[in-house]
Amino acid sequence: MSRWALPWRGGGRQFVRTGADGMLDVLYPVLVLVRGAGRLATLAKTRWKRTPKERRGPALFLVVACGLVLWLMPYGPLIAVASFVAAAAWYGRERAGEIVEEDEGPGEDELARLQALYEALVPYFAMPDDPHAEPMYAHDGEWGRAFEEFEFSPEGRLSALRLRYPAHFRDGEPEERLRVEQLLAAKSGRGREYRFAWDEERNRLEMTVLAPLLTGIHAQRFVTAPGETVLGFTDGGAVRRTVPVAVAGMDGAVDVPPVVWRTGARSTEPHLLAMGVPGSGTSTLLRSVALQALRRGEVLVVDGDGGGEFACLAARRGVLGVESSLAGALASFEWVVRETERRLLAASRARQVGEQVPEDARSPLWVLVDRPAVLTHLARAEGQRDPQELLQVPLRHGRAAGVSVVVAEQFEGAEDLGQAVRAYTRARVVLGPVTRDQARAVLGEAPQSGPAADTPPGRGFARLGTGPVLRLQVPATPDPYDEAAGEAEREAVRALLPDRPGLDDPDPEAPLPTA
Ligand SMILES: Nc1ncnc2c1ncn2[C@@H]1O[C@H](COP(=O)(O)OP(=O)(O)OP(=O)(O)O)[C@@H](O)[C@H]1O
Repeated sequence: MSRWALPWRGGGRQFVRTGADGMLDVLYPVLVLVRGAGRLATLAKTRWKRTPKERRGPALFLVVACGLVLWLMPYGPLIAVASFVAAAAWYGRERAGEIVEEDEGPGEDELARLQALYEALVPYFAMPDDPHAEPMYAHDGEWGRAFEEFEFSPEGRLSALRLRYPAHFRDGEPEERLRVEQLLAAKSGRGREYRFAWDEERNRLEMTVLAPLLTGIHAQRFVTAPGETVLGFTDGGAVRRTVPVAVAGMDGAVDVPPVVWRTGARSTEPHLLAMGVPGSGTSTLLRSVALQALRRGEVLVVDGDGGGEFACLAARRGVLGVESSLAGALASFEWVVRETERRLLAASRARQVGEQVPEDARSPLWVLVDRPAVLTHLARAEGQRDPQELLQVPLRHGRAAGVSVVVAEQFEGAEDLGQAVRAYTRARVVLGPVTRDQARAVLGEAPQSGPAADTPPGRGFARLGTGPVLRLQVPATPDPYDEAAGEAEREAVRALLPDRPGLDDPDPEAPLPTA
């Protein structure tokens, strides 16, 4: 029996399955339409929920008016039905899961978050004795009156928001803006970086959560043209270019958007000033610039801090000196002044006789100065000449002579920065957890994003001339003698260091390497 029963039962199941499949095939268009109609209904419900109460009346009136016009039009009802079927078919199609998720609307928890955020904004945007019957921001108001668009991350945190604000809000005043931005950032979740875009013409504020910048990029040979230096890496849409780089923990080269600083005769910002808080990575930035500069030019380092962070560069090919004493800094800068003048003279003579400027008068010369304020302070105490005075010549005339000056200083030494340094360093970098005011003081414009929490070393902003303020992550370029730094990063720096003539020369007795 059982031997017969099984084939019969199997055959029956097969028959039922085939029948059901056939039915499903026939009913498939209907199912799609039903599913689509359901999704359209959800969409309409969500839109309705999001529409502020005061706009619901006009919206309803518009819908009814359109319906009436369609009804009165020749073939109007037919067109309406056809459009509805087409829309239902489109929304009900397969793979529309994402659309459904997107349109499902906010859940209870998300609605509560939006309402809490709205209420927190009321003291900032509400006007006492507002004459409107239903003010945009009021203690008994709903978030739908002010929030136009929003997005939540899969973890349920707000990741984008566009809100309206009343015309009386003083959006032209940075302090007022900052208060609102700080509140939004705090309420939307700390530990993330936000970008705020104020549309003063339309009274709209857009907040977006920024993806963290890559921190795993270490020193390496970046793909750049002569005269280009990679200061670090920024957000995708902020610059038009990408460069392939090796990133720790990722296979193969990754294309990332760089902040490229151009120096040379045609550069409008031939000198750079980097400011930061202690430990923010300004010395690391100088080391990164030095390693790139040594590919095509010569470098002179003056380390006012005297911490020995540039010792790895001493006696390397292309390094003219690494000075950390006041006497050494003065002697070096005096040489730089003479060298700048020599180059200018050589270039001018060559041009007068219609010849090309000789190579030794235009090859890039980099003067990297870490913490000049310390040297200035020392010079004042010892009654000596301020070394920063000597920097005036390369800063003023360096562009035509192929001399670039890079200065790194901490905020506490800002007051001691010379006038020429302030005036001629048009490429600016600010690193570390700085306030918007500090960033604006350095960059000339406050960054659109902020306030950053848990700023990693080497993170900050860059601005080249009058260009936009860009977020910046400097590549990890540790001192190879710093045992606290990662071995891989130190090794990457070691690999880029030029040889030490006389010290690293191959042993003449050693056998020649085979091909
Ligand atoms: N871009 C970066 N990526 C990874 N680590 C960094 C980066 N920049 C700096 N660091 C690390 O942070 C620490 C401080 O860096 P650095 O010495 O450059 O800071 P600083 O601003 O010059 O401060 P200070 O003058 O007080 O030393 C070092 O351990 C360094 O390796």
